[in-house]
Amino acid sequence: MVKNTAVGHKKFWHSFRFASQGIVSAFKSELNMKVHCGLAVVVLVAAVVFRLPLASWMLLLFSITLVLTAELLNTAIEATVDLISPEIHPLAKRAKDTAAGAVLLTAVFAVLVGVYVFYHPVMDWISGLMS
Ligand SMILES: Nc1ncnc2c1ncn2[C@@H]1O[C@H](COP(=O)(O)OP(=O)(O)OP(=O)(O)O)[C@@H](O)[C@H]1O
Repeated sequence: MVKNTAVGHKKFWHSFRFASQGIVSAFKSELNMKVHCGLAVVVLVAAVVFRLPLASWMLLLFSITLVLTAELLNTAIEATVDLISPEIHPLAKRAKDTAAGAVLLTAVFAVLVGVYVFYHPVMDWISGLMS
């Protein structure tokens, strides 16, 4: 394990590398992170296939970023709680459950955005198949 002792622009690039390592480590260790990333790829491919307008792309990218950010913060909180309180404690439970609740909220928002941006294109595609 290395601490960021660099200065100036080197410090910036070291911070960038550590942050990237955090994202990769969360992806490798958290099943939920893999599921969210997989769903994000599916949704973005569907956005290409249905030729969604720019505004819909922005909404999708915003909700994907929101969910992944919440998942990263949830992972950070879980790791911190496990470090500080490996034993069972009501506050440890509250911290983990609250962080998980934040992920759930962002996921519900992402589903609503998905329904909003895909509803008409999918309905048009289905009615095109029927006619
Ligand atoms: N130290 C603890 N004290 C009390 N309750 C805990 C503690 N650790 C975990 N829990 C309870 O168990 C649940 C699951 O915790 P865990 O650490 O396994 O995370 P998780 O839900 O498996 O998260 P993920 O699947 O994202 O890794 C928590 O939401 C909490 O309710």
